[in-house]
Amino acid sequence: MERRHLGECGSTNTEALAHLRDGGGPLIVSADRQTAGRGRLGRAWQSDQRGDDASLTFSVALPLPAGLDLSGLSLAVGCTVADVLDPAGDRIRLKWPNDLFLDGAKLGGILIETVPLPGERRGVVIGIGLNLRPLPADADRSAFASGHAALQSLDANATAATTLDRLAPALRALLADFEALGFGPWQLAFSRRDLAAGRPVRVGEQTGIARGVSTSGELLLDTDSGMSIITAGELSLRLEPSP
Ligand SMILES: O=C(O)CCCC[C@@H]1SC[C@@H]2NC(=O)N[C@@H]21
Repeated sequence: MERRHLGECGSTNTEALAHLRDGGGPLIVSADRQTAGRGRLGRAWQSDQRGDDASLTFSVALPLPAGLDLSGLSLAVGCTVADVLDPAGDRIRLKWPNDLFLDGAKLGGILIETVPLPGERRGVVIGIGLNLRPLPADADRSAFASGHAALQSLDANATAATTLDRLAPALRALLADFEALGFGPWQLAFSRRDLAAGRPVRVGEQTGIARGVSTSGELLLDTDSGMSIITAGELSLRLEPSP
């Protein structure tokens, strides 16, 4: 897959979407710095600006068949990233639908965006942001609502380049498998790293016990009024009323 590295850009997802709109093929675009990185639900993605190797930000761009069901793709991507970075499987957990946690704090996130393409194709962009370097002890952590974990706590030698080199082939293989098989084969893998499983959680107005995900990657929430199947939303592991 073609790779492009930028010193600075607004968002690697924006670059990848523009590439697909312009008729481009599969591409991985990474950047040292993003000036307008974005996360899910319209939030900004704050990556560490202390220079190279403080964080890794990149996007995978791929034209796919328009009819392909993308349900569960962010979970399958999370499983793949976690398996590459933590093959022993005991440190990185996944919080439905798109967060990576290391030792209980947020290590990174995944943002999937799509763009209609001519013919029977749809452009799919998978954006991934990972913290590499731990924050200094006196850093202001208020911007990190889910805490801040860094990959170098797991692998002291992790750099942006080496981490991307490890992830790129695994993500390429995942996308080929996902195109052929959908999310089903990752349901078990997700359950092994599911941060919320068996815990009381809130999603929007609903509270209950998280019971894993369906074969399409929907969250199964055991509520007082029965099992609720949730396709999208923000999962909170705390039960205080939402702000
Ligand atoms: O946690 C989230 O809400 C998802 C964060 C995704 C951040 C990555 S960084 C690379 C790519 N470019 C962006 O603007 N966002 C994604």
